[in-house]
Amino acid sequence: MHKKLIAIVPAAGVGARAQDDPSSAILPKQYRLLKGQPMLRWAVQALLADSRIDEVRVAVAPDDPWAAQALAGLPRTFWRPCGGPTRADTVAAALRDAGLDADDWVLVHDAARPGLPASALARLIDLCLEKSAGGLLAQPVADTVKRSAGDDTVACSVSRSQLWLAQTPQMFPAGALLQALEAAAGIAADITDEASAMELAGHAPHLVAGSARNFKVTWPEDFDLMDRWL
Ligand SMILES: Nc1ccn([C@@H]2O[C@H](COP(=O)(O)OP(=O)(O)OP(=O)(O)O)[C@@H](O)[C@H]2O)c(=O)n1
Ligand SMILES: C[C@](O)(CO)[C@H](O)COP(=O)(O)O
Repeated sequence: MHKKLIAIVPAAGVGARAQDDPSSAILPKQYRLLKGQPMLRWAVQALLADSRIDEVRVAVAPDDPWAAQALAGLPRTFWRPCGGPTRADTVAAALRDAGLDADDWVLVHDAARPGLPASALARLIDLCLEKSAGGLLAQPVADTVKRSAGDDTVACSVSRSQLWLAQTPQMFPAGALLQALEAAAGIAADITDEASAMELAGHAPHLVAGSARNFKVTWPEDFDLMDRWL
């Protein structure tokens, strides 16, 4: 039987770190324009480039007035006002809303990563389908890593030999992912990506080579850099 492959794009954040002036109310970062179109639209288009993805479900804040226009005309794309207080809450709500079978595949991708190359996306899907196991895009740490003493001094250096920086998409079976997110919420674990929830549930997600272009637009200066990449 055909297992569906659904993409979920959590897009209910406010982008506080991306604001030049955090005290002023401005457009959430996923709706700011890059090369003339909203960042969210770029992120969804990057996913639509792979025809194996059956549909893209975008989870926005309950009172979001921007999604309809930002996503207008995109094929296989739906948006739902099911965003929650944290990214993990948003993803869990979108999963429940999607009504998937437990062994359908779900691929979660940040709205804040509009530079996802088609080749990296294909690598992740290929690996997960081939191994029938979950995984995520990630990059090996390239710099020397320091742990601070809690102030502006170094406590120690940390070996980077097995350290990776997690990106998205992250791809898992829908049932196992929802179970893992709900279990993590039950113990108030600090879950910043899907893989963290799966790890907590005892799984070992596969690391798949990501891309520098797939960086997360987080700080004010990131917009200019992403604009150049796109
Ligand atoms: N309650 C939340 C918080 C975040 N996100 C989404 O999760 C992705 C990655 O989060 P991040 O880059 O941290 O975005 P923000 O939370 O918006 O940024 P900040 O932490 O600077 O406010 C983004 O697509 C963001 O919209 C979400 O759907 N629901
Ligand atoms: C999911 C993620 O993009 C992987 O690097 C990241 O954890 C999101 O974290 P944030 O704290 O919401 O920026």
